[in-house]
Amino acid sequence: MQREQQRGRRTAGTVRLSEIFTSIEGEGVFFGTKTMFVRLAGCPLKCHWCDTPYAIPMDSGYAHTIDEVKEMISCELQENTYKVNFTGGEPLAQHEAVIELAKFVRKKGVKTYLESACYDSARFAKVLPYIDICKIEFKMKDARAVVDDKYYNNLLKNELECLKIATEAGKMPYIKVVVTNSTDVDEFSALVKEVFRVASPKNIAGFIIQPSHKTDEPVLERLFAFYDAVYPFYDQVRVVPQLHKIIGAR
Ligand SMILES: Nc1nc2[nH]cc(C(=O)O)c2c(=O)[nH]1
Ligand code: SF4
Ligand SMILES: [Mg+2]
Repeated sequence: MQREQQRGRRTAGTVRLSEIFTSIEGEGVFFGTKTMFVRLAGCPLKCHWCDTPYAIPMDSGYAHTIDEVKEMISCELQENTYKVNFTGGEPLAQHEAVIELAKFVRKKGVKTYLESACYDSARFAKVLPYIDICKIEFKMKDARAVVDDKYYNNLLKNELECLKIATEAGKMPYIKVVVTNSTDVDEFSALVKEVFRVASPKNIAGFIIQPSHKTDEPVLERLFAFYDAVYPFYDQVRVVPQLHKIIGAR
């Protein structure tokens, strides 16, 4: 099929893919591991600091059949790959495709990982049984992921529900929050209280504070303020920048 014809199509049994590549995991508690990234195209959110804006439009990337993507994964798979990271865009926007592809990856003996903004807890619950390692991301208001407070409250509700679902399933998720110099410390502290109301520290694998990169970067004093808000609840909190940006990897 011609590339131009594939653009804009999103039909059952197909997946819109932005890119597949292997790199060093640059985020979260598994940073430094050789990882294959399967970037699905399309995201319903619009974080102003998004580092993959090309994957936000729902009609970005190209449509492929699931079998084509399985073949691409097989070709891309390098030895000693620690995990396959389903990212985006937003992988839950195509959750059925992620389930099929995650099953396939597991059959190859490689771990599956979900890099989601957790905007839809019902979809998250459907995908989770096929995911070995998961991260629960919380967006602060200054990310401007959604248009107004009504949508923000709904997003937060879904994120907290995903955290509950993942911990109750014994998945030992870790938490990640991207902060900028404009992130409100009181809002962050209130979020931390909510997080530890839902999850016990013994049921999470980490709490990552990720400083924004090249956009309104937080100064050290601000990072201390975020760190200090988490530490009394969870002393395994870490401030971890994006490693791939530092080493110049994809
Ligand atoms: N190296 C590398 N690590 C990553 N971790 C999460 C990524 C993402 O775009 O979701 C990403 C990415 O794009 N590259
Ligand atoms: S949720 Fe992720 S992919 Fe979507 S806009 Fe935000 S950073 Fe970009
Ligand atoms: Mg990303």
